Amino acid sequence: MPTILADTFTSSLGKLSNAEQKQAKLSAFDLQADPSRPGLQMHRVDKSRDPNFWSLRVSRDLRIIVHRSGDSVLLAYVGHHDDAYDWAIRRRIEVHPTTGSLQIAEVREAVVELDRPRAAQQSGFDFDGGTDADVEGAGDATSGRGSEDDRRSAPKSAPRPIFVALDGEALSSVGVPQDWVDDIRQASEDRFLDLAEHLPPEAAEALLVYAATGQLPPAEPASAEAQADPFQHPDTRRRFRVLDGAEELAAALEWPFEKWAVFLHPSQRAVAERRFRGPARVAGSAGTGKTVVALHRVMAALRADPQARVLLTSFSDPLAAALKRKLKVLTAARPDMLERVLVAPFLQVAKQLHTLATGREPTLASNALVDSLLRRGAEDAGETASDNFLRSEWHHVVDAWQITDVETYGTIPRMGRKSRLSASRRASLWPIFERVRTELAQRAVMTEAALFSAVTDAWTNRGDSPFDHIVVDEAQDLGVAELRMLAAIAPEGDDALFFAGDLGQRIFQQPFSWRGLGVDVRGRSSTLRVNYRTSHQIRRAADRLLPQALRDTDGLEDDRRGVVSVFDGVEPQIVLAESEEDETTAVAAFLMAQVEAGTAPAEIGLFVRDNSQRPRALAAVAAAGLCGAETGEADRTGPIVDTMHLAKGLEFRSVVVLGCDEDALPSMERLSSVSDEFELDEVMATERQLLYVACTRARDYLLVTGVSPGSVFIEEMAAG
Ligand SMILES: Nc1ncnc2c1ncn2[C@@H]1O[C@H](COP(=O)(O)OP(=O)(O)OP(=O)(O)O)[C@@H](O)[C@H]1O
Repeated sequence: MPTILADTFTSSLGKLSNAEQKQAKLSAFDLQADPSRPGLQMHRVDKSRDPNFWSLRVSRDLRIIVHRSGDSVLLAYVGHHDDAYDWAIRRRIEVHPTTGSLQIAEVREAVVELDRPRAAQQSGFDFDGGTDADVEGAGDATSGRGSEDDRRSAPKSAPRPIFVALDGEALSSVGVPQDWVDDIRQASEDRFLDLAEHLPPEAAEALLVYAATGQLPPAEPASAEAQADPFQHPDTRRRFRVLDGAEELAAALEWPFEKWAVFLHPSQRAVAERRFRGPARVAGSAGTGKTVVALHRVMAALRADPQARVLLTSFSDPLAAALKRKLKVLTAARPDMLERVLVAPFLQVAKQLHTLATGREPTLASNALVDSLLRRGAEDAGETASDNFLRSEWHHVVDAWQITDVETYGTIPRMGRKSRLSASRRASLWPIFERVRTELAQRAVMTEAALFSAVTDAWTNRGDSPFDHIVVDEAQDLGVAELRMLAAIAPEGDDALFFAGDLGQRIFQQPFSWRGLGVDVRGRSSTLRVNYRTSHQIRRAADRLLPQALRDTDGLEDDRRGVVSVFDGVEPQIVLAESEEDETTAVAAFLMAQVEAGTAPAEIGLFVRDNSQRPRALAAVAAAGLCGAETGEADRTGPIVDTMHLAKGLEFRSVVVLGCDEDALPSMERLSSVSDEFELDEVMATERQLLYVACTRARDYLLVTGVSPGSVFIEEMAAG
């Protein structure tokens, strides 16, 4: 008899204590082994509108809610006695008559009945049943966010129904259950966010898109397979997984918090499983699950070919370490698969391949050495350009493109610049760069770009490739030399190169043409639009920092509109303080309120623009009676305090971005070094993107602070 796992079971399991989880899992395994075993105590949930709900006794107080129909057993929910029954009474599991997907639908009548005592205290029916308790009463006078009670009792502006133009058929086409149609047609925007929590996610997402854009997303026609079998429907597969045996069940329940490992959004699954005949990429704003797709693509490649060797790579050690941790979750049932994947940052890949090709380990030049050679060269040449200019020219042009002579120096376009450096300027600069190259060679050391180039040269036209598939995460921060290397080591054939990235989060590298390097993802690019990490409110505020559409150097447009979050929260808070001391007081008050409301200190991240502001963050942490830690610190119990550049790859329940002063963000040091309009645009874009990256690490709570008048970006965020 097949066992089916619902995502609601996984989420509810994750809310139990470790001991309870163990008991619940044992009962689930027993049930899977033999659902008709006499020892299993099962009772039909009589009060449920769905006759197929049964409760399975786990212990005196714990119950698993099982849905039995046909010859299958579906694990639907687990919880304490009353909670579990309450859950089953409110729901039914059925095939939606229009979409054909299998849904766990909330029964409107039951929701109203069960919520009546609570709703009676308020004016009219409040759709927020409060069962999920996702939004805690963390708002108080000190946090300044306004509590849930405040939100409920605040006078609402004249409610304007937002879905009246949609008839029952249109609502049904996106999966709205029949009994909710009237409520939705009458819902105002405010009320809809509460209401959405009661709808199947595909319906809530489609209506949120409609609320934001005035258009329902086009319904994907179900395949013949999905029409014949609701379990093949993409919307069914995002919440139910048919399990093959005890091992699969054990693996699926091992990490109940990691729901992404088992349940994918249809748009994620489509990209994770698609076959691409050339380089492909997945885009999407922060938190839309690009990394999750990258990881599932690795798994798809490993499954499809038992011999396949895969490279999963990104730009830093911490990112690679995080990818490896997640891949371990996915390979829990098949640890042997992990052995066929190299998970490493670009640089380590290059070092390994260089050693393989030459038999020698490369020695890298330090940044300090390069800087000192540049400075000395400039002094000797009587050059007056700033250190920043020389460093940027070396790093982004001469070294990145591995230019070896002044003629080639003239042919390399400095990306996006309206004007090139004049021939005479290049001629006067070239001896400085040439000297750096010579001195590095004399010392037998290489820059990172030189190492990438050496590997590129070694593998170009070699005819073999160390990997069958290459998957790159955070691809927006690939540099020229790195991309060249990846293209050179990629094999011929399908699914050779896959990139996950967001142009809006580019914070390290300058843009350049991928096509120019032979990596053309046009026609093989998909965009994810469901944000799993960040509440509606935080996402909306962060989105205001970036344009609605971004275009890369090859003209590929990244349309950022129509993104929805899967959960609702509280508005982010923005504080412009009179002084640094006042900022410290405000941040400390926020931290204390968070901890008091139940947020573990380790679930909080504080980010500043640069190290000089770190003491400000540490002062606030200390004033809140906490102890700050750095990214990557093992066994930390306190909040992370770090720079915004190190925020990538992290996520927290609560985030504070502080020190957003007028002269700190954008960075004055960077602004003062710009030499033309392009560089100015580039600095402004990447500084804005940096703030976007930091803010979008937050799941539920976000505080952004600075000393008045504050960063220009704060104004943009606040202008909602
Ligand atoms: N299908 C899913 N089900 C549940 N959670 C998911 C799903 N997909 C992604 N998530 C969760 O959403 C969060 C963001 O996912 P992920 O890191 O893959 O997004 P991203 O697009 O790579 O973000 P960023 O651009 O900020 O790096 C993670 O906590 C992840 O576990």
